[in-house]
Amino acid sequence: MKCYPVPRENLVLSIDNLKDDIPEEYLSHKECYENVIRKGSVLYDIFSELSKDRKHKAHQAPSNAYRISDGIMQNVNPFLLHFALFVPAITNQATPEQQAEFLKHGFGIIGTYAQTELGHGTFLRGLETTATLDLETDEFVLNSPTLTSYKWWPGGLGHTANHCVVMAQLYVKGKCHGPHLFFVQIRDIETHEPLPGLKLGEIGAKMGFNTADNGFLGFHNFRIPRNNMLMKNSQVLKDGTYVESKNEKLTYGSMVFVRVYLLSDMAYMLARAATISVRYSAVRHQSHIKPDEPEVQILDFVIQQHKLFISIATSHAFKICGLWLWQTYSKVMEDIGKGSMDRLPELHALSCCLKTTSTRDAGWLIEQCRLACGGHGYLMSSNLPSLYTTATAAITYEGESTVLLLQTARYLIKSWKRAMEGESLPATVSFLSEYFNKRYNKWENTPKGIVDGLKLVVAGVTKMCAESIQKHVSRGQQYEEAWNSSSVQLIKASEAYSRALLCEVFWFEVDKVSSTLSNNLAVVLKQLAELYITYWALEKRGDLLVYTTISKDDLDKLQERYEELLALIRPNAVGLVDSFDIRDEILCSTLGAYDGRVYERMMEHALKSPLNAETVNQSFHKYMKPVILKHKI
Ligand SMILES: CCCCCCCCCC/C=C\CCCC(=O)SCCNC(=O)CCNC(=O)[C@H](O)C(C)(C)COP(=O)(O)OP(=O)(O)OC[C@H]1O[C@@H](n2cnc3c(N)ncnc32)[C@H](O)[C@@H]1OP(=O)(O)O
Ligand SMILES: Cc1cc2nc3c(=O)[nH]c(=O)nc-3n(C[C@H](O)[C@H](O)[C@H](O)COP(=O)(O)OP(=O)(O)OC[C@H]3O[C@@H](n4cnc5c(N)ncnc54)[C@H](O)[C@@H]3O)c2cc1C
Repeated sequence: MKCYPVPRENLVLSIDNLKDDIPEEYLSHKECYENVIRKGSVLYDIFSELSKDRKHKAHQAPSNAYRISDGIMQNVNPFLLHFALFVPAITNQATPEQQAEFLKHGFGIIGTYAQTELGHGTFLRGLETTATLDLETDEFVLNSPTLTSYKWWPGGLGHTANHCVVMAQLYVKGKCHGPHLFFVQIRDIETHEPLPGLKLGEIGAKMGFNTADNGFLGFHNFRIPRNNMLMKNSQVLKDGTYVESKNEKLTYGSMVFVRVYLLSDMAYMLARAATISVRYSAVRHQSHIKPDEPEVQILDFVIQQHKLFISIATSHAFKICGLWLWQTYSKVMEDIGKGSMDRLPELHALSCCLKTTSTRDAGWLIEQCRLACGGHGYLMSSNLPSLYTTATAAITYEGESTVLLLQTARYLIKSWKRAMEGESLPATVSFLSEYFNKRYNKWENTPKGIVDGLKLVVAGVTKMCAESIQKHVSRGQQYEEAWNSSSVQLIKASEAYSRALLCEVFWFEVDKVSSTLSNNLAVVLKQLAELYITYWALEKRGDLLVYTTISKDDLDKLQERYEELLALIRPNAVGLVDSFDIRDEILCSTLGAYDGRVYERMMEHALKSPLNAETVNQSFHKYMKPVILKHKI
């Protein structure tokens, strides 16, 4: 058995079998998949060794091993769901005995997480796949009663995975107990053929993520042992007794894990886009600033700095907030292990809004980085289009953004009501009590003043939502209808909450560690944090004018400070993206390579196009020539 020491980038990147002779964009849909399986199998082997070394635990802080594959695959790794959801679901939701049983083959099995169906992705209580207990045979019988009940979207499900964790409605003695998770083998380990009673396949080409092998799965009287229900939180005993969970939402726990992870993931996606676009903007000379001087680096245009420096700052914001959220997640998981669920609603609310904001921001900021590179940003060889389609998928998967923001809004409204009743609130929402009791300060043009102002916006909008719901109820609507009628404002409250959290955590975490850093590093990090906070104060000036005592003069001074910060960061911009330390082989970009040989790399890449293998393509003689000659005057 090959034995890999803990992979270093050099080791992994030196493996010939991981290099592409032909750029992926020139392969067919099928060749693309086969190519990533080739590379993914090498990495799977390495990561399997790595995971054994690290005694893989469910709650593993974001690791860099995953980043290496991110670069080498260039597209999505079809084995990703095995590590991202399949193994964490088992270690998070199965008993220790079940974990030993289900994972006894170690990395000899490849899994995915099959929850979404053709007809339902968001509303999990509406999932149609059924798991019905057969008392006589001590088995569950899985069925897909309708076309819309087919599992649809799970990554790796089409042709890669041989096992999955399936979410299905649990039926015992005719009673439905809601969605539960089940460990299911779907393919023969040796032959990889689908097991009898299953219909399996891939769902077809997508906007991106085209190597993720997202698939469909239908069950027809498919039997699994009763013990294959993940029974850490709820159980079905041999006699059919159902033992319910202390909190039915623990079944949704695997999604919280990935939502928390995604903040760090988006930090990394943005770091790549910022590296590419800032380095390119330092190489690209275009137009003049002073008419009598040579063409300038486009990075000297202040508007170019405005487009790009927010991405550098945001990547750091997501990295720092991602670690803060990870610590919160780990603490809550520890509490749950000790039987306390108190902070689960707070963790759910935080993970929902921060996952949404980080994925949405990564999307539009990567697009802004692409547009800032002009036409060359539109080339696949820049890698910006792929970064965009990969990042924006996350706005939808792992919880569609609107739906998750409404979950956070639910928590804000509940917290507001508790504040009105004089209850003490968790630190992450205690500002609601301050606001309710009119304990807040006049506007200050400082980072702390801005953070306090953004919190006032959250409190003001939340109060407005609560009053809107109350108004609709008093006019005769049911609460749920009144909620729906107020949902535009509820989304605004969650968005504002998420922004205030990001600004607060970023600023205070940087402030907290700055004394431990070299003066230069502390200065630059604080400039990035202040740039981030000031950028969003200016973006949200309307809300600040409504809910705080900020003046027009304050806003003018903030605009001036923002432009000062752009000028201060400009000399360090290239150094800042270099400090993301993303190697060319992982950056995969003709525009962002460390040596700055943009034009030579663009030409080298263009010549790899199969169309350039000959000077005249056969279609000329086959199709064009007859038409041209026919119409030649
Ligand atoms: C090596 C590691 C690598 C890691 C790599 C990271 C990157 C990975 C990339 C992977 C790529 C793709 C993977 C994509 C995978 C998927 O997409 S899996 C499918 C994702 N699907 C969803 O997220 C579904 C979203 N829908 C839901 O979660 C629920 O339907 C919803 C919460 C919207 C509603 O659930 P209901 O049961 O209807 O609940 P409500 O009636 O609304 O009540 C809400 C109350 O329940 C509490 N709640 C809800 N969810 C949770 C939760 N997850 N945890 C805890 N509590 C929860 C909520 O607080 C409310 O409580 P209250 O009643 O107010 O007290
Ligand atoms: C690239 C990719 C990979 C994926 N991988 C997996 C995977 O590995 N495993 C898996 O199980 N799933 C996976 N999914 C599926 C994903 O989790 C779902 O697409 C997602 O949960 C959204 O559900 P949906 O597609 O049914 O959209 P819907 O929920 O139907 O949303 C459609 C629209 O309806 C709105 N809407 C829905 N409910 C409400 C509401 N209550 N209030 C207001 N508006 C509402 C939404 O905001 C949205 O605008 C993946 C999806 C993608 C794109």
